[in-house]
This record gives sequence, structure tokens and C-alpha cells, in this order.
Amino acid sequence: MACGMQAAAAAKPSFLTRAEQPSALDPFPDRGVGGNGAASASRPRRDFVFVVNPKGANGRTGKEWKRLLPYLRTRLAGSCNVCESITSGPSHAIDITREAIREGADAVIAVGGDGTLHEVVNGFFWEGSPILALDKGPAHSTALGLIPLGTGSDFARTFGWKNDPYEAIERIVRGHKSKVDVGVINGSNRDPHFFINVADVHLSAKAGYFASKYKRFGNLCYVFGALRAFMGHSNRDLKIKVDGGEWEVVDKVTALCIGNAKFFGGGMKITPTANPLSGNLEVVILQDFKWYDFVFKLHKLYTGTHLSLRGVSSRSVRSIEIEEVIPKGGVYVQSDGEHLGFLPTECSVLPAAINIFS
Ligand SMILES: Nc1ncnc2c1ncn2[C@@H]1O[C@H](COP(=O)(O)OP(=O)(O)OP(=O)(O)O)[C@@H](O)[C@H]1O
Repeated sequence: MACGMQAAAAAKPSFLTRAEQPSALDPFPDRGVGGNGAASASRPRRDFVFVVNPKGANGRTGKEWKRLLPYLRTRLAGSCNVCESITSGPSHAIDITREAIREGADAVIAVGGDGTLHEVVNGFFWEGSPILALDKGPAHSTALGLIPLGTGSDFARTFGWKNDPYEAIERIVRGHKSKVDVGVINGSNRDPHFFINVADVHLSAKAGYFASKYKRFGNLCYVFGALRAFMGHSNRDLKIKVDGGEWEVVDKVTALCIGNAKFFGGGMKITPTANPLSGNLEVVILQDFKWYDFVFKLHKLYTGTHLSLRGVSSRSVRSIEIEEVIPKGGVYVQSDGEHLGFLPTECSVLPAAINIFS
């Protein structure tokens, strides 16, 4: 059971506390997934692991979580063990999630921003394949949950979710789940990496790289990151191969964005027709943008009305490979706001890969 896995995870001190609840109330009556409608007495309690980044949103996540936990325990009383797991640093959420899934957790819930969600999503996989519970049959699957409490919380926006933890808890209590797609991105010299929101290449990825250095300024970090990214920027000729077809040259690329969901950069609706339930990724390419184009067209990027602009194209793909026409290096790649290195890269979709509380 996930709530009893403190010892197994001793390699990284963390971590879990267990909160057994009185069996007063079953918040999951007759739900379709994970329950069979039988009386709660005949159903084993489920282990829900909450992976909390105490430093998210400049420490706001940690503070809010402390206030939230008693309410959460009350709300989930009766059918769930609430397992609290505080991250100790970057990447720790990946290890916690892997351990929780192997131990048979019924749900792993990211509490924090897109970075924490990204790490939890990567924790669903090991060496490119989904992780399975050790002692449960193949029918068992661990659900993903999100209590969005980050700076940008961009993934939540696609579903219209607010940065409201109480609303998020109600989603978990309701228990409705959807199977969302996950993107997988590979590059030379790196293991497959998974993303649930948006992966991107060149200027936006460079801006994301610098934005992460300015998180202490809240949402302004994206503005500072973008200004910094323009220094030394030049549009690049790239070549792409879509769905295993022929190579195509795309000249003067400013940014190439691959959306599983719609938003990045703190609310920019960059891939407005992306849908994490579609089985496809949406690729939006900005070509030959100058700095002043961003000044005059920025509002369109935020409202998602930029697809009709000159120099903007969009297409649905299942996979895409991206390289420089003349390799010069220094073309940034990121996924879900995390810097992954530089081109070349290739990216594809894993349809309906994870069940998420929705
Ligand atoms: N205990 C910790 N101390 C420092 N950093 C941590 C810790 N736990 C996790 N992190 C790192 O913090 C990064 C950012 O966290 P998170 O995404 O939750 O908040 P955010 O950056 O404020 O929000 P958003 O990503 O939505 O803008 C994560 O990518 C993770 O690597």
C-alpha cells in the first residue's frame, strides 16, 4: 500500500504521513471508475498520495496546503487514506510517484504548479514505459490528480479549472476521470521525457528557460524571461518530418510549439485547438516574427486568435521530428516549461495514456 511505503523510499528522505479516516462517509457512491457501486464496507480503502511542492508559487503552495489538509481529510473521510508527501527538491516528485504507483496507490495528486504536475506525469513512466503496480492485477491503474497551486498553472486552464484548491478537491471527491494523452519527447543523449501540456522549440523555450530564473517575481517572470530571450535571438531555418513523412523545410522559425493542451507562459493560448483527449498534438509554428510583432500581436497570442495571422501555421500531428537545416546549435527545447536542452528532437503522442480526475 502506498501509505506504508516510507521505508521503501528511504533513498530520498521525504515524505509520507498517513491519515486514517473514520469510515463515516463514502464520497464515491456508484462511480464508474475504481468503484463498483457495492457498499463501501465491502470495498477496500484507497490510497491517494498527495505530492506537495512546498516551494511552489514562491512558497504559497506550502502555506495553502497546511490550511487545506484538515479540510481534505474531512472531505475524503470514509474511503481514502490521505497520504501526504512533501517534495524535498527538484525531481523528487518523480521518485515519489514511481514509488507510489509500484506500491499500488489508487491516485497520485500533484499539489503545485505545472512543474510539479510535469514531474508527477514523468513518474508514471520508467525507461519509456508505463509503471505498473507490483501486487495488483493488470486491471489496476493509478489515477492522476491536480490541485493547481502554482505560478502559472497553465495545464488547468485548458479544462477551465481555476487556481482554486477547493474546486480541485471537489473534482477528486466526485471521482470522474478522463483518459488524457501524454506527449513523449526524445533528443540525442537523453532519455524519453513526457509532457502533458506544451513542448516548444526556440524563442519561447529560451524565454521559458530564463523565466524559471525569475519565478520570485510571480507571473512577471514570463515577461522578464521573454525580454531576456530576445537578446541574441535570430529566427532559424528548421526542417520537420510529420507523422513519418518527408522532410519539409520551414524557414525563419521564431518558435515551434507542440500542444497537448492549449496554454503556456502564464496564460498564453498558444495552441488553441489542442485537446488532451483527441489522440493528437497540435503544432503551431511562428515564422519570421520580429520583436515588434510580439508588441502588436501579443494580445492575439493570449486570446488564441493568432492562427489567422501571417507567419502563423497550425496542424494536427501524431509525431514530429525537428532539426536545424544547417546545424549551428543553441536552439532551445522545453516541455511543460522545463528546459530539455537543444535541437534535434522528436516528439509523439501516447493516446489516452493516463486517467485524470476531471
Ligand atoms: N522542495 C523543493 N524545493 C525547491 N524546488 C522544488 C521543491 N520541490 C519541487 N521543486 C521544483 O519546483 C519547480 C516549480 O514548482 P511548481 O511548478 O510547483 O511551481 P511554480 O513554478 O510556481 O508554478 P508553474 O510551474 O505553474 O508556473 C518544480 O519543477 C520542481 O522541480
